[in-house]
Amino acid sequence: MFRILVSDAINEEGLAPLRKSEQIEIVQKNVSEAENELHEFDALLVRSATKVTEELLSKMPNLKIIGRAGVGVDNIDVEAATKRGIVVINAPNGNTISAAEHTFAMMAALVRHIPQAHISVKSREWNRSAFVGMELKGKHLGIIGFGRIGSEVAKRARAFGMTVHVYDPFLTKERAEKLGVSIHTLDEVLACADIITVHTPLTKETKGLLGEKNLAKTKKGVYLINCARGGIIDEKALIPFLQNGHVAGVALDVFEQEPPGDHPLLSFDNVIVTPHLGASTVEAQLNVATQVAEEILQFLEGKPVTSSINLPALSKDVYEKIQAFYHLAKKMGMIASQYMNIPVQELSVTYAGTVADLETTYITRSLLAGFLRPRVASTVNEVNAAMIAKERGITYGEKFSDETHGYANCISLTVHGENRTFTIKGTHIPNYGDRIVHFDGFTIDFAPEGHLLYIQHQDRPGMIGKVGNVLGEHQVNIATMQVGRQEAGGRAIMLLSLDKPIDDAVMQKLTEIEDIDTVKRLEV
Ligand SMILES: NC(=O)C1=CN([C@@H]2O[C@H](COP(=O)(O)OP(=O)(O)OC[C@H]3O[C@@H](n4cnc5c(N)ncnc54)[C@H](O)[C@@H]3O)[C@@H](O)[C@H]2O)C=CC1
Ligand SMILES: O=C(O)CCC(=O)C(=O)O
Repeated sequence: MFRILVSDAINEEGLAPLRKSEQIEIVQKNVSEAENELHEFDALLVRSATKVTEELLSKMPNLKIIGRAGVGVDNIDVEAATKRGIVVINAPNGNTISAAEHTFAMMAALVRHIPQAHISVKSREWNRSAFVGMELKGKHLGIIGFGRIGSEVAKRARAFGMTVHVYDPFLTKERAEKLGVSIHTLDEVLACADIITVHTPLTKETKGLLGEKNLAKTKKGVYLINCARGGIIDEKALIPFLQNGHVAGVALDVFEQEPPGDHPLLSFDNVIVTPHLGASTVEAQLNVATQVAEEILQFLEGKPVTSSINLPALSKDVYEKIQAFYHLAKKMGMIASQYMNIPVQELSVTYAGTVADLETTYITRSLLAGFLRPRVASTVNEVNAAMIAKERGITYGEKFSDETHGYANCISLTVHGENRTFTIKGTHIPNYGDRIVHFDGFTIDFAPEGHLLYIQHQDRPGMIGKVGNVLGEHQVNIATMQVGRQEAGGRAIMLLSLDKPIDDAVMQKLTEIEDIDTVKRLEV
């Protein structure tokens, strides 16, 4: 008999798959009401209200699976759950349509001033001339982030007669063509769009993406929408653009702080807002509850789950054999993804030496998860990496070879982009650690750890000193440095590991050094 604690308001119809099983008892109580029986539960089913903290997990020693009836798992300490071997699952597609429809509702409300007109009529006014709007037909819609929700918004925009312009650095030409949209640079989208809507995850790259500099590149009279995550549009930077009329109006479903309290943006008549309602429909809530209930049932019956967002349940024995390569492969994937920050169609992994005899499927999935991690909104791991790669049109394959380059084992990854191919090779040396031994045509030897800095330059005397000076002037300590070159006086590279990440100003200074061609930050 399995006991499931349902601690938030989950759609009752969605629980049907679990109720049908005679092996399952459902208890509907919040965590404090269930305080004395927490240790008995095998599964926990939540929405966003229950905070699944390390402390709560420590009181649930029998817990095997946590189901989030929704997409975002911000309320779950996934790392703590993973450490405890608890599988965390969610419902990645269940609210896509609702979020896309909400975005569209916000767009229509924004350009036709519906919330403002509603308040006016309710105040017993009849002021038709104050609310003259704009048609959507014939307008240019800029979509930043073209994943599940962005692509659904595009379909609806086309039905309204809008022209859609997409910016998504990870979108391949093939997928864009399939979805009937054209890919543009961010600057092109900013310059041509009458309305801009953002649908990216909140990452280091997208935080403040629409900040002062990029807002200044938008058309005068532009409308902006954020139904993704607070902070993608910089709230503070937006204020002067609303004050001087450059931005005609803004629709926000999400905020940097939720609830936003007495935020200055709320005083603008042309800023319309909803309290994070993107997924709040009967259908989305039924979808996400059903999806998660079915997955929990599968899991408790000992079958594999398809939407787990943390580690797969590997046997201890297999895990012990593969874990060193599992971590090396993940780091190689992360480095390759950041280095090749362009659309990619194919990853090809080759195993040689001792690693070739192990369960390479798990290692490849780990590499794939590392590769996708800098590119997708939801948490990606070995369980869901293959599914996400397929969704993004990225294929991957494994090969085996005898070529170990003199090491006991060697993993080689070749990434095929639109006009470019990149190869990285790594090895794991017991009692020494992971080493990258080949990088984009160069033989090299560095540990894939922490804040890495890649510099490609011409092989000239004094280059190391010049780089060292810039970093020193900015109080950045170099932990290790490796250099490689193809021939004296030719193309050369440096790979440095730094004690702290460097900011854009330091990157700019490094780029300005004569004979330096490329500078890239690589975080592992
Ligand atoms: N308001 C609400 O209630 C809801 C909000 N969301 C949020 O909506 C957002 C999008 O969700 P999905 O479409 O499901 O995610 P997704 O992972 O399917 O799509 C995200 C897209 O953003 C792109 N991207 C990543 N970094 C980028 C960058 N620097 N510049 C431009 N594009 C970039 C990715 O390539 C990907 O195509 C997420 O932030 C999610 O949390 C999701 C559901 C409901
Ligand atoms: O569950 C909700 O209502 C929030 C949905 C959301 O923002 C997400 O899934 O990322």
